[in-house]
Amino acid sequence: MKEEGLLIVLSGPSGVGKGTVRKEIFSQPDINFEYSISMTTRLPREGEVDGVDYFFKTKEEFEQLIAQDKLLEYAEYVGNYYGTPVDYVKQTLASGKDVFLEIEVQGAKQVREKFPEGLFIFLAPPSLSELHSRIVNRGTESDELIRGRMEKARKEIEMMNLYDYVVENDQVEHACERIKAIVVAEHCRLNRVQHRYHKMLEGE
Ligand SMILES: Nc1ncnc2c1ncn2[C@@H]1O[C@H](COP(=O)(O)OP(=O)(O)OP(=O)(O)O)[C@@H](O)[C@H]1O
Ligand SMILES: Nc1nc2c(ncn2[C@@H]2O[C@H](COP(=O)(O)O)[C@@H](O)[C@H]2O)c(=O)[nH]1
Repeated sequence: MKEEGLLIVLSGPSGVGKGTVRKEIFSQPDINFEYSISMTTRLPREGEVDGVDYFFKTKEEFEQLIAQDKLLEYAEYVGNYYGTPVDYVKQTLASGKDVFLEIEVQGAKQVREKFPEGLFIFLAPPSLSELHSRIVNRGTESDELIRGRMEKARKEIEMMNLYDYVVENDQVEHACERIKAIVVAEHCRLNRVQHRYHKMLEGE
């Protein structure tokens, strides 16, 4: 029997460094999980490429995807829709590969309901003032959007206890190493459980 891949969900407030940490993880040669590219109605930022950073959609296209049940989860986040393509995730997991989602907190909550066996990691900032500096210094949002994202961040941080692990993003390299170690440990745990069940079934 082919084992399903592991669904890894990295979430946390805007500006904490999810994208930076994810890109660093995927730039490493020993990584063998697949990144699920999200759909969004947000306009591309400078340098962002359709089909690489996101699949950029109109509001009408996105609402059609919702109506057709094509999204594993979706959320309206500070004025735009974001969502995860369900077929890609299910097919990739079924092929035995791990899938990595980098999504905001409402979406992670929906995934938890559908995939309780997934691995949920909350990326936390060293402090709220550091989080604010990171969003401001990124220079991609207006003052109004930054205020909206910071307000959301306070509520999102309160939800960190719903996750399996909290990883502080003090330094990108340290956060990446911690996340990789958590994934390895989770695989070891799953292998032990699966091994026990296989033995049990063989004995039947
Ligand atoms: N450990 C870190 N130390 C200092 N700066 C960091 C760190 N991690 C990320 N940053 C910087 O913080 C800013 C926000 O990072 P990033 O865009 O990756 O956050 P994000 O959580 O993906 O945000 P969003 O949810 O809005 O997409 C970037 O300018 C990035 O370079
Ligand atoms: N619920 C989902 N959230 C997602 C998805 N893809 C990205 N995101 C999160 O949205 C915010 C804003 O992203 P930005 O690119 O505009 O800065 C951020 O927290 C992303 O992690 C998704 O498919 N579903």
